Amino acid sequence: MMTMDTSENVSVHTRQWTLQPESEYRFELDPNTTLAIKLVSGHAEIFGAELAEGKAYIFGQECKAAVFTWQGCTIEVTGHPSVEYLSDETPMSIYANVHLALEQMRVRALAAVDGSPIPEDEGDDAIGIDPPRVLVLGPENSGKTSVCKILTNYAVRAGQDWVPIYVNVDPSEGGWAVPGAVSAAPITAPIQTSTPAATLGSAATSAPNHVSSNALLPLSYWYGHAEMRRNPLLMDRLIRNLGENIRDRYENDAEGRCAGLIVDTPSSFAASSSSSNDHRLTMIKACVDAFQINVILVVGHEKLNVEMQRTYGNRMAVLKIAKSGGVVELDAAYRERVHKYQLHTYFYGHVMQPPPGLPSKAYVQGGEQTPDQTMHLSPLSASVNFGDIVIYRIGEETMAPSSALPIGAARVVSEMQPLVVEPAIGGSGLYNAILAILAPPNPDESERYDEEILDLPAVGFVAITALDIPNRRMTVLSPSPGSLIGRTAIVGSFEWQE
Ligand SMILES: Nc1ncnc2c1ncn2[C@@H]1O[C@H](COP(=O)(O)OP(=O)(O)OP(=O)(O)O)[C@@H](O)[C@H]1O
Repeated sequence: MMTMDTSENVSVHTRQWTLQPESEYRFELDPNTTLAIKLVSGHAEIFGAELAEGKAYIFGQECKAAVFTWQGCTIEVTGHPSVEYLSDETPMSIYANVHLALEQMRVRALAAVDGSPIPEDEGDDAIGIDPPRVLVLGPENSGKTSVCKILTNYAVRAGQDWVPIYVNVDPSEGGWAVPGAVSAAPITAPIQTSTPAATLGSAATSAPNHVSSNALLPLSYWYGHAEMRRNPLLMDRLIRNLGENIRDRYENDAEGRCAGLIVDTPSSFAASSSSSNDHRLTMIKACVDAFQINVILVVGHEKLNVEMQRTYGNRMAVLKIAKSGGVVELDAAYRERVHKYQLHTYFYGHVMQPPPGLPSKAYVQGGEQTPDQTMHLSPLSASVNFGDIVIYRIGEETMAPSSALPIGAARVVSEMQPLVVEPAIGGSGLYNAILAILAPPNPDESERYDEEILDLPAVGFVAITALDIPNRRMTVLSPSPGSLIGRTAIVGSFEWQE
């Protein structure tokens, strides 16, 4: 371990760690600090994505992660994490075995499509010729997202050109969009880890083209809230929409289909408080149906495992896998801050400065070589008329006072009903609101239907930063220049904070 002074008199805290085979270096960062990690020798990976030797990878925004090695390695770490330690107790060999079983399913599925001989089934169970479509369930902080990343990255690295689909139905996570969205994306390159503001890597929707060479093209629907219980019916519908889109995509791509898919879920699918019980089983069923799930992985939760065995064990593989001791308990305040980082990154991009003492060039952020300010986005603030965008809220009335109703009449709003929000009415809830801008509705009027809005994917997100009621205008912050006039938007419960 060494601490040294550079010519600029900045304290540089750099030290080397030697990792034994099958062990990992775990770290946690405080706000406003960054950490750089360089692989000096050997092989290492972060949630399944390999590190290139000699490159400094940078981490920030309270990132918590681990560098794992199968064969042993030496890494050089610069910066001051709040927590750092080595551990040789990891569930990685279990995860690798799961990967091998999934890989076998892919290979058999492809052989069946190509009409070549189907390899022998090495396991005990007859696994058929279906590609793996995996649902990952587990309680809060069990490491579901990390497991999904590891399994996806191993598939991408398998050397078979698999392009698995990663599905994120955890709206508090945000995936490649903003928190409140549920999405799916084909994964062509390993998902890098550098900040919780982009747990699943950066998306093409907000980054300019020149930095998004390996960016993903996710399909997103806007749920608009962090919590599943806010509107389970809407969630159910969006899950089914995602599933339908994926089935359409695969219709003419029998080989592509063989890579399978991995579904990351919110912890509320596993929570067993009695009030949420019905909903969560309905949500699990919605996923099983929508994504034609044939493998369920339960991360570290015996009761849920037994429940899933009972419900689905006769139709598919249900497997309990160990939780990693490295998974960090994230509290509500941390999750709140991460939502803020995610929204901010969506609009402004994010450049992480390397820790003091490292040159600001020559580091890698999120898998992209980002020498200068290329991850900085310049969002636009535009003033639009109230009438230019039609804004809906799903299944919640906020505006018209009940006194406007006939005496004795109760307002009945179905959970799924899109209601127009009138910005000119006080209490519209639009000030500082995040809106999802939807894809255009069907151009063929005869194909339209009342709830079509629920089935339109989100093409981008904007924030309303000012409302001028007397002049009927609002200021809208948007990461990309396209015109908003005539667009349809949905507002949820996420707020923009500078
Ligand atoms: N082995 C590890 N070492 C260090 N940090 C880890 C490790 N595994 C996971 N983490 C971190 O712990 C946190 C929680 O993990 P993760 O997001 O995978 O859990 P989750 O079950 O998906 O969470 P949620 O409760 O949000 O659904 C994340 O910040 C993740 O990066």
